[in-house]
Amino acid sequence: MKVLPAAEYRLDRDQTENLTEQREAVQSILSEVRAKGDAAVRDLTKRFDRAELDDLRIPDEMYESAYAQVTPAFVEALREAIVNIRVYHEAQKRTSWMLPSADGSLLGQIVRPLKRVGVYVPGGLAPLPSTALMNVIPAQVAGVPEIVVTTPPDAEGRVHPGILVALKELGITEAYRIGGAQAIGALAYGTETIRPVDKITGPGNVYVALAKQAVYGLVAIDMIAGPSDILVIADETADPDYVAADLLSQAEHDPMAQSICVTPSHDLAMRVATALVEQIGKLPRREIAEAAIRGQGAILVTKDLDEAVEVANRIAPEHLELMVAQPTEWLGRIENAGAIFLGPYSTEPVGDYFAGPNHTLPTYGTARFSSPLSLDDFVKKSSVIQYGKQALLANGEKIIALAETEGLDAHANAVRIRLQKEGGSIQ
Ligand SMILES: NC(=O)c1ccc[n+]([C@@H]2O[C@H](COP(=O)([O-])OP(=O)(O)OC[C@H]3O[C@@H](n4cnc5c(N)ncnc54)[C@H](O)[C@@H]3O)[C@@H](O)[C@H]2O)c1
Ligand SMILES: N[C@H](CO)Cc1c[nH]c[nH+]1
Ligand SMILES: [Zn+2]
Repeated sequence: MKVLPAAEYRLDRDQTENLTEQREAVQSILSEVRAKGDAAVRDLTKRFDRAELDDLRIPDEMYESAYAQVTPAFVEALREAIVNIRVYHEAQKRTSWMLPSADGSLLGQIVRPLKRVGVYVPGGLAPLPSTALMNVIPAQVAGVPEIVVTTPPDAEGRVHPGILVALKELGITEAYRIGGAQAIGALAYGTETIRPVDKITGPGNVYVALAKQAVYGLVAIDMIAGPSDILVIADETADPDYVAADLLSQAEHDPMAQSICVTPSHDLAMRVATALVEQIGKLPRREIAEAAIRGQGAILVTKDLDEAVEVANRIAPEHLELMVAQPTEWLGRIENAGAIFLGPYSTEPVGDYFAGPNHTLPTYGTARFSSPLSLDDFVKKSSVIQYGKQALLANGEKIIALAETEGLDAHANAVRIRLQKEGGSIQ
């Protein structure tokens, strides 16, 4: 892993990545799904997942056999994680509100759940039951009445048992074994089997991401979550084995994942580099992690912790770990990060799986302006305005002045006609 002074580091993630080929492939997949519905989804699933499906819906017997294929420890941990994630998201609940005024007007906001949401659970590089939890639970807490899940099948049409158990534990009753851009098309346009949704959430590979981007407008989407990334700020008190392990936890996700350590201690930098070499060799997903570390990994040496924080804010990581002597003292200085992990025991996977906060986070530096997936993604708001006669008579002329300046006479007239009819008769 390269060790270099922070001043020499250039953020070299290609923001203008040329995806013309994939974009064209996605457009053609979406057009097929739109035109031919289920038949197209079946053909595309055969082409990309090598699965021949009669029924797009996950058959009931598949759930029944799934429990026998996972460990009791998995089921127990999953149930506890579900509780933790639910409790955390309950705290994000918003309520409708009304603001009465002395002049009798009433202003407010009504918060309502979305009606039908589609959740994409990735299944290509790694099946991710935890991602099902992180998307379904906030939708449930928000009160979304219809939650439909899609996830890709293997060549035999099977879905990973961990995902099936997660769906069963979450009480999901509508789930389809389809993935990629064809799943996004089916959710957005609808097919004979799948009714269209209002919003699609969940991460996925480049085909999924581009398809979500393409259908945005017809339906809402959560975000375009790219490959995972992590940045660890460490001082001389940090354990290099812990830092290396945490950098690798995200590197194993994707060859395009980004793992960066920033430290004012040159000695720690060298020890992290050594620990990383030791640990990476033992990983089953070594090839993916090595590609990520070679491509995007770096250990940056700064003059002090202040500069380390500056670098972190510039990179705006998805996950930021503060492995320093006094992590809470630095917390207020972190401006851009999807999730912040404090101290040596808050290792990133605590957040990925169990603690409660959502693991669907802004990647690729978008933490500068985006937030983690939350209850807000599953509700919509309507403003409420009730003006009585008194309020309109008191403010009508001001509204007319504003409308006339915009040259919108019909707007002005809608107010004026009431002032003329009602003027002087305030009760
Ligand atoms: N940021 C986050 O919160 C977060 C969380 C979990 C996962 N992720 C990311 O999600 C991604 C998951 O990707 P994945 O590939 O493992 O699973 P995936 O389910 O997104 O993609 C698999 C599907 O892609 C389609 N596909 C594959 N090759 C294709 C081709 N050549 N043309 C058209 N379609 C094709 C297939 O239909 C297949 O079903 C990873 O990059 C991972 O890092 C991000
Ligand atoms: N770290 C990923 C989000 O960037 C989420 C995840 C799922 N499973 C393990 N990790
Ligand atoms: Zn992860």
